[in-house]
Amino acid sequence: MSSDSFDDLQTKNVFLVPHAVGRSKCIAKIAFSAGSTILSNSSFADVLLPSEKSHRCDYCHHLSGSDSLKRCTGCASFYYCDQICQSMDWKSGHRKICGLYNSYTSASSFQALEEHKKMDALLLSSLIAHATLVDANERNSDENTAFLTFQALLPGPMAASAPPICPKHSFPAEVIQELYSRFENNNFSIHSHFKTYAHGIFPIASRLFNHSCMPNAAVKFILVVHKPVKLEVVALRAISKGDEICIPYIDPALLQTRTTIFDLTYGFTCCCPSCNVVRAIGMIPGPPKGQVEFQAVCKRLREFVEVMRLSPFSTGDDSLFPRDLACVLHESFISTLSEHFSAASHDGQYDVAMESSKSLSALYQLIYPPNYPQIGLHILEKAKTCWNHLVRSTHTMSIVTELERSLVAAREVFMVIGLEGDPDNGPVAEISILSDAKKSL
Ligand SMILES: C[S@@+](CC[C@H](N)C(=O)[O-])C[C@H]1O[C@@H](n2cnc3c(N)ncnc32)[C@H](O)[C@@H]1O
Repeated sequence: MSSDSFDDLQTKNVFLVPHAVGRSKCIAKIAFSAGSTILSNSSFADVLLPSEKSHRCDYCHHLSGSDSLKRCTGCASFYYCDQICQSMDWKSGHRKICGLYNSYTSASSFQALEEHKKMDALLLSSLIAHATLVDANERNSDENTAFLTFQALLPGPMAASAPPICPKHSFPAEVIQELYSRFENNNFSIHSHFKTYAHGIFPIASRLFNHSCMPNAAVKFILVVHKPVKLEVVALRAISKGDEICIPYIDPALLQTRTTIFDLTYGFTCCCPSCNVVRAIGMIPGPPKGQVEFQAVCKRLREFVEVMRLSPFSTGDDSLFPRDLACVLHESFISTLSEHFSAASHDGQYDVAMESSKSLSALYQLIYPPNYPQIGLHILEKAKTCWNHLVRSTHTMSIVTELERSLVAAREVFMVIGLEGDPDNGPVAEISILSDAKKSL
């Protein structure tokens, strides 16, 4: 079986066809409604960020107090929910790492690496440990297909040399280098409630999905005790049979820096409608320095978005984007608006916070696809601002109405994305808590 064959990667949902420059692209075989799961793929290898170590199980990523996790008695550096997770991790690769881990991580060759390279080194170690244990005789096993698929992924544009790795193995140095050359443009940041906590390898998802800055799908992660973390690709909106399915590799709001990231990290030029508009606009001016001028631009932005039928960034028609609004695409415009909103919300300046929130929502509507998580996260922040104002100072019907509206709108976005990440404390849980609390008003 060749892992590079399109047929092997066909599922009942999708198939691959050639892409002009990116080898292949993923096409919907059936129609998907918003919120449906297109692909579900278990992690082949993953590694927790150093800040998460001892807080999460190294096998299933369950978040737990360090007191309740059990340390591996061999290396004392890996933590597990219980014996089930420990035994699963042992079989899937830890036994190749355990005895060598502490001398490996304390060696000067590892210590001298930059932080991101340390993560790469640990992930590469985990990949090799797991691959070593994949039974080569089981040619048709899912694990073997996953490993062969990873080996056959497109290499990234930079040829950085592979970092030192932990497990003893029989792979030739060229193979290790080949595997490492797939890291930058294929690996995933694993997140819970949209905050990265680990890095991982999900070969089938990597092989299938290209990037778009106006994606029709997005990636989320499912955590189940005693199971490896699962990546799911979810439709953000209705997708018709025959449509290309794309996910965002990076936050589409990086309107200025994304071209360089695609070029250096992924080795392609993005030709999505959003990038075509940004290219047509050319030089993006900085936002006005004066408060009055900044507010005037915000007002213009809100007026434009209110009457806009479809975002020019989703149609690619740059003639519909007023050039006097070009400065809203400057990355410092979003950060300034977010800071205005957070500061006003924190200081209890309700009206000011709501003004900034309206402008931020308008900007998100312009640059993000519908149901993009950042849209929901902001609406939830707005709901919290309403709630804080109601309990701390003024209680008016208009604020209660705004709170209700925001909770409904935030819930709509997160219903599409569905449950993800840690079972507790996420946006969905926060929406429920606020909805319940609202009843006591
Ligand atoms: C995760 S892989 C995606 C699968 C890839 N198309 C393949 O055939 O293996 C990432 C690589 O795909 C290519 N790619 C992804 N999105 C692209 C796009 N929008 N345009 C051109 N190439 C793209 C780039 O070479 C990138 O480094």
